[in-house]
Amino acid sequence: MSEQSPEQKMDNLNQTNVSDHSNEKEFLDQLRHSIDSVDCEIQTLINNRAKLAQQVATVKKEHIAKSPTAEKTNPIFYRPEREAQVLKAVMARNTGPIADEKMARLFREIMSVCLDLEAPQRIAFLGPVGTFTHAAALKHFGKAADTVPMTTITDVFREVEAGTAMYGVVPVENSSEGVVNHTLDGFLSSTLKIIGEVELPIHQNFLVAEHTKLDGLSRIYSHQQSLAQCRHWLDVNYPNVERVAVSSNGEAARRLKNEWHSAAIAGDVAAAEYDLHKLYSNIEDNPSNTTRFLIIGHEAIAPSGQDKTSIVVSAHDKAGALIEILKPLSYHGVSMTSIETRPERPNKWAYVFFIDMDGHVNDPNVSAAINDIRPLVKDLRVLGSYPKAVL
Ligand SMILES: C=C(O[C@@H]1C=C(C(=O)O)C=C[C@H]1O)C(=O)O
Repeated sequence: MSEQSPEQKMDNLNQTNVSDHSNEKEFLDQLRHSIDSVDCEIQTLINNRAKLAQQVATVKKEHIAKSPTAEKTNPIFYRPEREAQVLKAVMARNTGPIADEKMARLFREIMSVCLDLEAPQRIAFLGPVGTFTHAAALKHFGKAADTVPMTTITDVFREVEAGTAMYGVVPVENSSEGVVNHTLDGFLSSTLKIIGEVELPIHQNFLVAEHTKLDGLSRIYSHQQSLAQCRHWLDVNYPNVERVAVSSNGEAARRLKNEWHSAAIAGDVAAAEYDLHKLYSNIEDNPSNTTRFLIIGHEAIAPSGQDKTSIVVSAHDKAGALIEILKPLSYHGVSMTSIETRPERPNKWAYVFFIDMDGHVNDPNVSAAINDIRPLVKDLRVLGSYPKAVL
């Protein structure tokens, strides 16, 4: 008899009904045997994929070696536009029963280990460990990346500028709290580019440690913003327990180690990092609360097919300046997705605008709009074109 294909084997099993088997254990054994053989195939295929990624790495290294000496730099292994395309293709061809996004997350991790084989990636993020920025870094780069906590947003910029970290992850806006000024200001004193974005739904957990005495709770730690996001839930469930604001959710989780009478509010990464128990999940008052993070780096990113471009412009101090800046976008049919204003320091009463638009700077309409804005402003810098968040 000829060897059956994996699809035929699956069909046979799916057609078998539990009730056909007088012996349930026998059927379970058979299913587990089939799972084992599928696992073998998956493992071989993942290793085949990893070998291909290693070959890609060799080509990248050879390309640099062949280029004229003046252009010799370290090869760039991480390709965000390609990763975005891979993840979108996974979701587009997915037929289930695994949900599109869950399948893409599995591939996210496979790509993360493939990239790590090509070259380990050191990623600086606004720490400490267990914060939502840490979760964003892992969501974007996968768990094989070497994520390194930094104390401030400025430190993340510095670490990437110095080349100690290849990329950085910083929060830029929260759907209920607004923009993170430190991050926008970071771009005014840095030449780093935006090379990607991550969106993270903010889900808060009520965390306790194994040694916590639940009937003796006297303190709930969290970052001030997280306490605010769970205010209603806390008023209903723990109206008489003191709420203590600390520097981050990660720090809140860390404190439970030595205290039996305290609980913390933090996300999943903090729970896992400090081995805490989620007594209640999703306790945030607004379940659609989302934070957006930016990935910063040195390189310009090629188009992925679904991109965003961010620019910063320094406007002339005159009436109607902003209207003039926005006209070329509408003229060239470029859709603006956000605009933020920041003071242009050290000049008093002068402002810069951070503008995000749909499209890549290589798209003719985007580049035409930017070229038309240039003569209207004191200064214009393209912060980067990068793939829109996929997951
Ligand atoms: C394999 C490559 O290198 C990296 C790994 C990728 C992958 O595992 O699919 C994709 C893009 C790069 O971040 C590549 O450039 O294609």
